[in-house]
Amino acid sequence: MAKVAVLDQVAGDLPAAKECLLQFIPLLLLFLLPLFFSITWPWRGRGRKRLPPSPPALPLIGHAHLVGALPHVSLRRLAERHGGEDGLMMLCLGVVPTLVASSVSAAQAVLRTHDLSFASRPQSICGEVLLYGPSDMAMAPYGERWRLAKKLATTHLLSTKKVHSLRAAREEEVALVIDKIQCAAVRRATVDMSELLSKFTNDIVCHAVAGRSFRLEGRDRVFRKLIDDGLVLLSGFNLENFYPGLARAAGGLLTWSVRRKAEKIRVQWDRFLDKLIDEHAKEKADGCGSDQECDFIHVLLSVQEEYDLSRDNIKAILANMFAAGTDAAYLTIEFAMVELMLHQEAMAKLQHEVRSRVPKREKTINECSLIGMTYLKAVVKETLRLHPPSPLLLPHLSLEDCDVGGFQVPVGTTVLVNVWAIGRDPKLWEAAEEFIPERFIQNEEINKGADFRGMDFQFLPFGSGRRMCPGINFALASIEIMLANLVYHFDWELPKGVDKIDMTEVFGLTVSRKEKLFLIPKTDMRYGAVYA
Ligand code: HEM
Repeated sequence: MAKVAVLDQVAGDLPAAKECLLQFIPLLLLFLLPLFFSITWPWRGRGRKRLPPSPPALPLIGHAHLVGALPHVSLRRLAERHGGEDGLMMLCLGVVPTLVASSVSAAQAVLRTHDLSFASRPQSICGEVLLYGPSDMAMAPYGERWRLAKKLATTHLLSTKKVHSLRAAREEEVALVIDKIQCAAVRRATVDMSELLSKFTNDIVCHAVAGRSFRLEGRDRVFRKLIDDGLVLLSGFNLENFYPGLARAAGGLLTWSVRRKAEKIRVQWDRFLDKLIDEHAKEKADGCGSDQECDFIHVLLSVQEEYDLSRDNIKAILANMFAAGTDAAYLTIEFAMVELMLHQEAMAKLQHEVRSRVPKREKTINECSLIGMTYLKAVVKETLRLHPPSPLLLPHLSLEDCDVGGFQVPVGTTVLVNVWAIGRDPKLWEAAEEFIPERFIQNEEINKGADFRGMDFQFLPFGSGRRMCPGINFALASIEIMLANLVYHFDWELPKGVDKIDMTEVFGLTVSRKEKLFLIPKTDMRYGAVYA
């Protein structure tokens, strides 16, 4: 299987090329073995300086064969068996030295104590092609360009003030979703919640970025596919990530298929983003309002000189916003609904909180009503503890040799922080595998002791430190308003004949459930009757 998957990457869709490569594999191995030892030799030499503990490795492959289809799960298992007591473990994935941090102290060492040393990102061909250099925020190496992009995002695009100014757009999109569900409820139809929620978060992002939803132009499907295809290429565990030097050798011959796919997507992105930027540049000539009233493209054009942004820089930042803004938020709402369906007492408690605080027959709950909804916030936190959308964060990269807890971590080491494992560590959390939102509530208030804003290293769904997610407020605003409306207006049932929800996961840049979530909405006449 692994051989076929790697061949697929190398040879793409050409059967003849695959056949040819199969014949050359023994020859290739003969060539690769000395290369492998020469590449990994410096790293092994440094082993004398006490690297973090590792499982036994195979030549050429290192520990890559130990990482399964769900890396966060297999890395937890490996760390339990082979990692140090302090939660540090060193792997060699292909030829790439990889530090895995699976405890509070290890996460703190990497993301706080040595934040600057680990503030970069590993580079990839797909990142280079799809993210213009990369000159974006999420995948760009640490440096001045990244610093400026992050400052721009936190002060202009994703600030609390800006997120607040997008309130009307969020409420408008929520009303559309509730309308759709209401139509299904009248027909007693089953709703594809995965599709509905992913469109919702995508429409919110499009509204924020471009001032409108592409649904209105019928372009939302094409656009969504573009994002999905790009994310598949960018998501981590593949041939190029395990053998980066080799992938670039011989003029990138071995990765030409992946590069070709990335370039095809990039052409479509270019066409799409250039059109949007051109339209906005024209509108700008007519005068757009202040920062707070404008969509992200207008804001980027207005600070273009101040931040020395090329058109490619703007496109890279926009690509980040579209991609990062859609998936994680939608997955959180979906996982929250799944957990609430599996824990009906929690669903009843949430419905009671929302329905008792909002006047009956409200068309949509607005954001002011969410203030003081402690249980709602606890449900969102508990969902993010059990199902962080990026269970290993995004990979970090060490910029220099670094001493972490008495171990030597060499420059150029990829770093994965297993926040999924930390969030389920029974030493840190009582009944760690159970969905118990109450754990975040103390004296009827949301427990400040376990916050997810990067200060509490046992709970890091958004990361911490320099590379932390800048989109927290943006994401929470969409998640909370949508979830509150879903449980206020409707009671929910599983489709007839379905008595359980499949929790099998799929790993990519984010982790999602393999199966879609289908639910049947029922209008509670006391609350949702306004539509009936
Ligand atoms: C529930 C929703 C979300 C979760 C759980 C989440 C989580 C994360 C995580 C774990 C990282 C990587 C942190 C690291 O590597 O240390 C990240 C980075 C990032 N996120 Fe989010 N995110 C969410 C929503 C958003 C939204 C809505 C946006 C923008 C609209 C966004 C934009 C970004 C960007 C630009 C980065 C890269 C930051 C950097 O490398 O400096 N995220 N996010």
